Amino acid sequence: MNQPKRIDGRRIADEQVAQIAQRVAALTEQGKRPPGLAVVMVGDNPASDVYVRNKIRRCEQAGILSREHRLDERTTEEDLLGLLDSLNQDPQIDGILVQLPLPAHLEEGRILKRISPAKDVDGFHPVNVGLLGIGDARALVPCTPAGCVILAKEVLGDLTGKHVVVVGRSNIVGKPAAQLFLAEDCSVTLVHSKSANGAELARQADILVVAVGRPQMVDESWVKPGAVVIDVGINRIDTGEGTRLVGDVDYQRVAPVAGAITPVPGGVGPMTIAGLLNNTLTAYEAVE
Ligand SMILES: NC(=O)C1=CN([C@@H]2O[C@H](COP(=O)(O)OP(=O)(O)OC[C@H]3O[C@@H](n4cnc5c(N)ncnc54)[C@H](OP(=O)(O)O)[C@@H]3O)[C@@H](O)[C@H]2O)C=CC1
Ligand SMILES: Nc1nc(=O)c2c([nH]1)NC[C@@H]1CN(c3ccc(C(=O)N[C@@H](CCC(=O)O)C(=O)O)cc3)C=[N+]21
Repeated sequence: MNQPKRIDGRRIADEQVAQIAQRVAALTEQGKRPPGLAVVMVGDNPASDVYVRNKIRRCEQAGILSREHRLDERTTEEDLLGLLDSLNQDPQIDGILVQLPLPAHLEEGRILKRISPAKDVDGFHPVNVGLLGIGDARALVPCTPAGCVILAKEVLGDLTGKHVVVVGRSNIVGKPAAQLFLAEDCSVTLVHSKSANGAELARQADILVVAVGRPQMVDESWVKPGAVVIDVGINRIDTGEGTRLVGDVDYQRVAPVAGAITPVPGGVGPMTIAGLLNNTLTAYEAVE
């Protein structure tokens, strides 16, 4: 196989956004309204700022209307739920995303449930989680795990029979990643903080997906030679002279062993945003 080691998520995301832009242009040329995405942020979160900035830029590139709702840190649950009700009713808005994590006084479960499943472009509503679990094609699928599958396919093509080890079992990355790889006919192992032998399990992976939120935790002792390594982590670390983004994988140590590996930045992150635009267009197409 003559594949470059570094999987270029930014290039693949660029291609996807260009395709979405063409589809949106075809709609607006027919005089139809553009798809619309609303992002709701409560309080200031520097880590989320980058994401929201990139999302707005990408929406512009794709011709998708984007609206930002920045609410005060002390916003009440009642006010936030009221905003979601009005966005659920808004005919210009096809996708709603509530930026996580939320301040502690807001109950995440109650808030995510209030988003209409048809506009839930994160795929976090229990209805979409359930549809994904039973393999129903109508599910809006979480963007980051969907990006992981696309990147793995970019390297390996068909994934049938591959052993995937997912490190991390969060509702937003690990668990839906496991479901999506299962739907690709992979065998899936989940590793988490209570696993007795995480590195040993990980070394059995053909595809290793890492989403733990611990900077550079995974080193070469977790990786079978030739494995495809997908690093979901986005961690800002202090280098002494400023800060820098690193993944949950130690790229320098793992790259020589891996068959292919995603960088941070420029790997999974851009794919998440492309997935979000894709879900917004899918939600639009279901109503228009
Ligand atoms: N690229 C992108 O677009 C996105 C990136 N991210 C990034 O991905 C990372 C993970 O995010 P998220 O899933 O939300 O994180 P969470 O904190 O919600 O979950 C972390 C998971 O890692 C597990 N874990 C923690 N320590 C270990 C360990 N030593 N060994 C094995 N498993 C461990 C936890 O296990 P347990 O359940 O037992 O506690 C938990 O399941 C973060 O860096 C985040 O910034 C997140 C979303 C999108
Ligand atoms: N409801 C909700 N849905 C999310 O999907 C969600 C969320 N909340 N909260 C925060 C996390 C994190 N996340 C990122 C997405 C893209 C980049 C991204 O674009 N990264 C680029 C640029 C990074 C940079 O330059 O700083 C890259 O990795 O190359 C980063 C992080 C989505 N999340």
